[in-house]
Amino acid sequence: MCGILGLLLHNFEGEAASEICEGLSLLQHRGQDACGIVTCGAKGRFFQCKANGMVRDVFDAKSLSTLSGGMGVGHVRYPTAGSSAYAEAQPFYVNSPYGIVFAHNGNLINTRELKAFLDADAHRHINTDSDSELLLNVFANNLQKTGKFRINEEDIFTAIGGLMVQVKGAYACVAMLAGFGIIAFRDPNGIRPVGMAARRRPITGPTDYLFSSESVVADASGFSDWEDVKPGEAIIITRERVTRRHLMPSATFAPDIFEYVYFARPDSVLDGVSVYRSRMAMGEMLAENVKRVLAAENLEVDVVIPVPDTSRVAALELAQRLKIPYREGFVKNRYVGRTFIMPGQQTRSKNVRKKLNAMALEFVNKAVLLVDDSIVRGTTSKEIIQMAKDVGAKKVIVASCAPPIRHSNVYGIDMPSPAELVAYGRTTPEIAEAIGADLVIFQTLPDLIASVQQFNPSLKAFDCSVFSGEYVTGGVNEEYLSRIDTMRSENAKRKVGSVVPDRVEAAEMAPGRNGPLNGADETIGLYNSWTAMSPNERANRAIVS
Ligand SMILES: O=P(O)(O)OC[C@H]1O[C@H](OP(=O)(O)OP(=O)(O)O)[C@H](O)[C@@H]1O
Ligand SMILES: NC(=O)CC[C@H](N)C(=O)O
Ligand SMILES: [Mg+2]
Repeated sequence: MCGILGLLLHNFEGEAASEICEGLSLLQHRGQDACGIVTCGAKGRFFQCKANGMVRDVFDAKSLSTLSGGMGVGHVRYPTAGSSAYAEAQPFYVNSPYGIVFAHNGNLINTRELKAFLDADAHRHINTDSDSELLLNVFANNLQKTGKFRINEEDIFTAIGGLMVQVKGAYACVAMLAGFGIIAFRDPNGIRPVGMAARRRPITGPTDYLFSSESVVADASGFSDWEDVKPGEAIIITRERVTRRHLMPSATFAPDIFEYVYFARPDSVLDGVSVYRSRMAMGEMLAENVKRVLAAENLEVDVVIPVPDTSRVAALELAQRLKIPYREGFVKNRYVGRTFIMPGQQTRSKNVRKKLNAMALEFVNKAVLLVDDSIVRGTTSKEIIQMAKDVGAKKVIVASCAPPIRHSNVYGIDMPSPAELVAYGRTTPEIAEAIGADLVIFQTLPDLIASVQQFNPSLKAFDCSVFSGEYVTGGVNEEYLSRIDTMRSENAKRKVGSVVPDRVEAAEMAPGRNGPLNGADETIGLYNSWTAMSPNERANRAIVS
């Protein structure tokens, strides 16, 4: 999952970069590997700063001051294609036609065909393994076809409409055309989120516009009138006007339900559903299931303990429903980020221990019910169950707000290989055994869907592929799944900095590390010179201009 952001200030000479940076820090939970900002100055020049690392490590006052202009695009990255190499950090830039900057959240499934098309037909050079670079080049190629000296909104809609026919998969995108404006569009199934908001100062005065993956950015920056970009819709914002068009209105709208389970911030509202409320509902629904299973097993629990952070909202609701005390038995180190989206199994496991500490007094001689939002690889559950037992828990039962995850994700979550998933090929008792729990209780899929859908009944479908194995875009078959599985594990072997390498140690992936690792076969970003600059200088350099 990545976070995308676009900002257009009414003042051409304004400083968009610092606001984009603040916005990206609010989207940090969507991607911790790399981040970047590109702004456009008054003369139509782009200024760029991007690097591996978290927002707080990549940007400082000095680097932001080099990013001139009242319009810009930002990105936080969690890689799902290619590698976590610096060269694949976004936003991406192509100079032709018109000067385009591009940020993408999602994952494409017909990259092989797109690559062949871009090579053989469009004659466009692709420099990385990133699917987002392909997407940008399809867009650029379609714009090029207009053959115009200056383009208008109609041309852009035509280009995006063509892209929506060519490209398969999940994509929520924000783009910027030099000296023209910012653009957002969303795939026809609306799998990944993106919305828009406006800010008038004073109320009737000139307007600033924002595109963002999540509404929390709008709330925190004084924007209002949040509106989701509709599936298959494109919105173009220039200083003169806002223009929008449904380019593919007929596909099934199926936002990814995992956004509500885990990815999005609780204080965001996605497609009309408060993430917070949906998590409360997940807790309520799960409580009923827990009650049934405990009665059937003739078991009692003394205390409900959430697995911080994401499960807290649901766990509290569940505890209240069951009238069992809720206790914060695990204390979270606020300086350790999300472990699931860290690269490399070793790094993830180590960081669960660094992130969570069990307070013995809440566990000693108790039958504890640990509540988590999801069990994916089982990394977190294995570690925390052991921790609970180490500090004296008598019995450890685990309840998950999501059903067992047994299928690959191909739409922007890094779960390429079912073999990595702890529920794959296992029954519920076998999962309990694998993670060391006395019992595991899962939410059912209908209950999970109801937890979200009740707040917006117009949402008739969701992407639930990781639970059901049904892929809403079509085009995902056994051959494809085994191909991405092999490709990703080959990548892991071939490249340091790739998405799933066990050998990428925490130290190597330290925040702010933005150079290639020793001996690594890593593509170097085109617009950067590694050797002459220190990491800080690199991050501080306005690169494209
Ligand atoms: O079974 P796993 O592969 O471990 O994945 C699932 C766990 O990972 C996530 O936590 P994470 O630490 O990423 O973030 P959080 O602090 O938002 O809960 C999620 O909330 C689960 O706790
Ligand atoms: N998680 C995402 O949205 C990733 C975007 C894109 N597929 C990349 O790997 O950079
Ligand atoms: Mg968690």
